[in-house]
Amino acid sequence: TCCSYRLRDALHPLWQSPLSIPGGTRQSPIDIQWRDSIFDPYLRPLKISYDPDTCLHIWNNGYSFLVEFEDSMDKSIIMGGPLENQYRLKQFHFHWGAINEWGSEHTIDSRVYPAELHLVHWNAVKYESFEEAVMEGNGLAVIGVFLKLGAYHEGLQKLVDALPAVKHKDEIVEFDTFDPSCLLPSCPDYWTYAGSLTTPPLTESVTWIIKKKAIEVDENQLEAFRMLLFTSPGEEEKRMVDNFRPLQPLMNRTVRSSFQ
Ligand SMILES: NS(=O)(=O)c1ccc(C(=O)NCc2c(F)c(F)c(F)c(F)c2F)cc1
Ligand SMILES: [Zn+2]
Repeated sequence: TCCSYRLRDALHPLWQSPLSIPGGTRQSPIDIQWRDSIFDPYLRPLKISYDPDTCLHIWNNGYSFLVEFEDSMDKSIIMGGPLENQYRLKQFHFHWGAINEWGSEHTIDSRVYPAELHLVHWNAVKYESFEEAVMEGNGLAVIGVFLKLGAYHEGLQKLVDALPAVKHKDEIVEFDTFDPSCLLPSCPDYWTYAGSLTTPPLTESVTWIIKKKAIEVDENQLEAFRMLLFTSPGEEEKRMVDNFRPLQPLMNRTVRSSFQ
């Protein structure tokens, strides 16, 4: 029931979120029940074109580590799929667990993955800035990609090698060219639903696009995420792990699939 989720949400150690979330009818993450998702033949293929030269820096913001992109022009964009407009890439980041048994935010038929990548885009056709778009129902589009334990991931390694430089909260390091499309699975299949940011302010502004296929990364690469810290230099060290929000109720929402 709604009060239990609010209580569960408010009690979760990581998110000092307010007891009641404004609106609270389209919160994320959710468990995606494959059999309840509806194939929508009108969903178009997702068109993704990222310019590696728009990559700016990688930084530890005390919740996750994020790679930020130059978003003053339409250089790294996505369109199509469930989207009415073109959205600009702002940043990508990850959520992961202390061990491989958990870590993702979304789940598929209750299956949890060790980590989840979020590529965050904003509707630059309708809004002037990311800050403005964050407050609007159609303001953001986030692509979610599950990470599973398996083969070494060549493309991810460049990120992993930069992590020691951003071990502590607020550390930042310049990151030259990086093309995040190397982190996407080749399979075009996805689910999509209307949701929210999974960290405060939890605004209900996200069109979620969750890729059906996971990418494989190896144990050493996952362990590299876990050596990051939530804490600033000089503070008592707290390992950056379990930075995922608990599952939220589906309420009156349908999850659509781009595949049969
Ligand atoms: N896990 S996720 O759902 O993909 C997610 C994506 C982006 C953000 C974010 O940008 N937060 C900082 C942030 C805000 F939360 C704002 F409300 C705002 F206006 C910002 F400019 C801003 F950077 C938080 C969660
Ligand atoms: Zn996220």
